[in-house]
Amino acid sequence: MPDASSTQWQRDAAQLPSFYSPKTETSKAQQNDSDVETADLTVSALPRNRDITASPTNDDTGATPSLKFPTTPLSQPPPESLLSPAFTPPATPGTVTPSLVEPRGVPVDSSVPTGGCGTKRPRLLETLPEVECVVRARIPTTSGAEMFLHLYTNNVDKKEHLAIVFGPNIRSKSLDAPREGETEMDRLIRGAYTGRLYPGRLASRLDSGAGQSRAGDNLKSQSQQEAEQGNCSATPPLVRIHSECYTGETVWSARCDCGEQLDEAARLMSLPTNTSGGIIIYLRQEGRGIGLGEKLKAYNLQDLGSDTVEANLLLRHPADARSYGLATAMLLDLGQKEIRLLTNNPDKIRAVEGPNREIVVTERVAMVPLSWKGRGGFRAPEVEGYLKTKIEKMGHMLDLGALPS
Ligand SMILES: Nc1nc2c(ncn2[C@@H]2O[C@H](COP(=O)(O)OP(=O)(O)OP(=O)(O)O)[C@@H](O)[C@H]2O)c(=O)[nH]1
Repeated sequence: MPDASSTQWQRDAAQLPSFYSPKTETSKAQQNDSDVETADLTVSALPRNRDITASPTNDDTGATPSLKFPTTPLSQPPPESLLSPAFTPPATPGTVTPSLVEPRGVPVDSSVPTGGCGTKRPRLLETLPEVECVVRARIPTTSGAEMFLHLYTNNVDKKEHLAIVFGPNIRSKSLDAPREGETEMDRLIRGAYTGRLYPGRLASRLDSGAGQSRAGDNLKSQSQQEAEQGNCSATPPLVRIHSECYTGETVWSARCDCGEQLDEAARLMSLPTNTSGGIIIYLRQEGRGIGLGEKLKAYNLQDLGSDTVEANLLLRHPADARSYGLATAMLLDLGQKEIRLLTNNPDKIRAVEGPNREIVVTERVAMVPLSWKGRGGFRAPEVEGYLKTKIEKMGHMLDLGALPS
């Protein structure tokens, strides 16, 4: 018999979509019926001691590897049993893991069923959350690339969601908007300046006072002024919507490829050939929205034999409790209407586009594990089980055939 609060939660939850809910009461969350029906709760042992036999490519560019099927002659397509459920013939745009060497995406169009965005239609709330970029700062990185970290607040949760911005032409409208009573120093300190900071700088805009700029800044001033009028590149920026993963990003976990994906997204966005800039929206929805504590319990269940979906369901959480409305709102604040999205997850494409397609994903760029491409990365039975479950149960658009057997 449910208690009063869970009944209230269920009533609230009925109003909320599986993607794009503004608040996630994950500890009380219950899986929806479809999750239960599709879950196989039998114990499944992870394969051990796998040997990768896929031929490596020498692709240095990252996004679009040539995957080889070790047990299948190259002249023949891989057997159907090796294909992910979302793999369809190449005539359908966006549904194939690209096999070209250059880093490029495949066109997608969520407005048509064959547009490469899967078949699910996430229910989205009618209005987007409100977001405000309260501060940004330049971060020189250990790779030599530079990015601007934007910290956002919002009207639906108390978390500090982030946008990691690569390239000089992407600016936050809410950050640049003047605040009542603020001084130029206030603007400099919260990062609402153009060009670069340097000791002694007093004005937030480069053109706002003679003698304020230094040699070199005037050159930047031109591009910054263009940037203020919008992204001047014709190609949409590369975007990654990344959900927080303490284990994969901070404590070197080999249970998932989250850390590698974050690094690879940053690398692709920093490439000199990427002139359209890049944005990593870093959402604080740890453990696909269930939080770190619950994810650690899920890991123990995984060690007891469940896969990642089963473990969530056994803990009475949805298989995926995330939402993407904040990402949509942050991208709009950053002036984006069209993006190229780095993902294998078709649900993310529709969800980030927003309830009225406020944003359009024009291309999907696959995130293929580096070890599958022979370009480093890491191998572990745990991450292989994690990826296999994503393909088999969550509809991720990766070729299962590339997983070593
Ligand atoms: N509940 C749960 N969450 C996990 C597990 N492993 C990783 N995660 C979380 O999954 C999220 C990462 O998913 P993403 O990298 O966004 O992947 P995705 O949306 O599934 O698909 P891509 O965009 O293709 O990478 C992070 O929040 C991780 O903490 C797990 O075993 N259980």
